[in-house]
Amino acid sequence: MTQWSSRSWRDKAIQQQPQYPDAEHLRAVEQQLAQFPPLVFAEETRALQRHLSAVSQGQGFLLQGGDCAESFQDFNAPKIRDTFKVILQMAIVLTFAGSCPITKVARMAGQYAKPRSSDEETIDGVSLPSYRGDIINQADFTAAARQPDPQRMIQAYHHSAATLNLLRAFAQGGLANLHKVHKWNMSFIQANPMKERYLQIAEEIQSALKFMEVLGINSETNATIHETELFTSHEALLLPYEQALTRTDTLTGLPYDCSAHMVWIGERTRQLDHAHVEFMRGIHNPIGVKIGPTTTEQELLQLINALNPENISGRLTLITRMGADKLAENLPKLVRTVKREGRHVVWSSDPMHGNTVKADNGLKTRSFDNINRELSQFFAVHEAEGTYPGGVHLEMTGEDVTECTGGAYCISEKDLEQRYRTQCDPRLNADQVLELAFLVAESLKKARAGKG
Ligand SMILES: O=C[C@H](O)[C@H](O)COP(=O)(O)O
Ligand SMILES: C=C(OP(=O)(O)O)C(=O)O
Ligand SMILES: [Mn+2]
Repeated sequence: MTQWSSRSWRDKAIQQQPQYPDAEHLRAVEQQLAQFPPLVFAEETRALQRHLSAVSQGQGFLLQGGDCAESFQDFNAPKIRDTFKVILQMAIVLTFAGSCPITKVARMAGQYAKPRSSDEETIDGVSLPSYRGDIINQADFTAAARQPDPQRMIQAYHHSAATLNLLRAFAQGGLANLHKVHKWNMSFIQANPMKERYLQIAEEIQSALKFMEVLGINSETNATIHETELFTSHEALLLPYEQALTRTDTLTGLPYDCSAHMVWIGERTRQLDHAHVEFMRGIHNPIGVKIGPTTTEQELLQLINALNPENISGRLTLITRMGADKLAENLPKLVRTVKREGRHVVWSSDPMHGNTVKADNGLKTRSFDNINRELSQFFAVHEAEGTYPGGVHLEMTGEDVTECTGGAYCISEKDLEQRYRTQCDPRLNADQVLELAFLVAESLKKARAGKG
């Protein structure tokens, strides 16, 4: 294998990159970014890796979620706060059900680059380059907006820094106080056939909090009640940006991609001998890789060997995204192979990307039932194979959007147009994702029965 450097990916074939019209401008931006302070500290990413190591051994659960694509325009405190809050609410439900720590990783503060199925979009006979995320171009359907502009990397850096700053403030400054988070958004319950079950769990959590209060464990005496730990993540797609934020850690002398705590490789860019695998193999962050329905056992083992040759526990999360109709058939052989070879991984389920369909009105959507079905099958496969279902990876928002169909309020395809705001893929709204958290909690409880 050739020597790794933060720029060795440049000698490989690469997918899903923009064609910047001005190479000089690109170089100037890369140089500028390389001088900027890192967004995260390497020691934080090592803390996340320790949590993920525990998860891979069945001692925790990973909750990863956020927008499909963050947006420069839709950049404000309430939006960040609402997604933060709903992630926390889900984490409480899962902690309680699983009696285990939940590692929270947001798709926030850097989730700006999008791989696309097609390089071009055609509307009424006019073809323009596809929108590839705000770090690359703009979503508006005009030639000027779709032109990739390297300057947007600088904007993405500043937006990420400000988002991360607010997330850190929320996590440590009191918004994460368990007693406050517990003021539930329970509106989804009213219309739900499982209302009684949900209310029972909510009440149990309430009494556990009261019990702790009586013992003197409250937010003044105990930091874990007052504060939380939230990590950030995004797809490491735009490699000039990721390279520029890759720094040598002064404590260990090792390279870390300091654009986020965790980064992952998408389904479309995980070719073994291509640039993204090359870049990711050399950074020391915990990393993820998306695993689609056509992945073979051999392909998966080669990826694991390339990305985690030393079999470090917590280093690699395999995020399966196969589709509700394909997972039961395609996942078992992969799980068996990884188990047989004794490779340490976190198995996480992304039930979103294999279940995208086009509604009659042309909008991309996903049904709550298919999302839930893929998740149930994910848990069932791991139960059958004697392996551990370690996490979920969701596209979600704290906002009241209408992008995915179904859920307690039975959002129909007709309803989608009411509040369809996503920059790219359809997200679960706050009600839908909390409802899903309760369903995942039931499966997690079963999977963890007997574990300490
Ligand atoms: O978020 C993931 C991808 O960018 C997205 O699913 C691609 O969507 P497309 O098929 O509309 O290009
Ligand atoms: C692009 C994404 O997913 P995938 O690579 O699995 O299609 C994503 O997570 O937004
Ligand atoms: Mn997506």
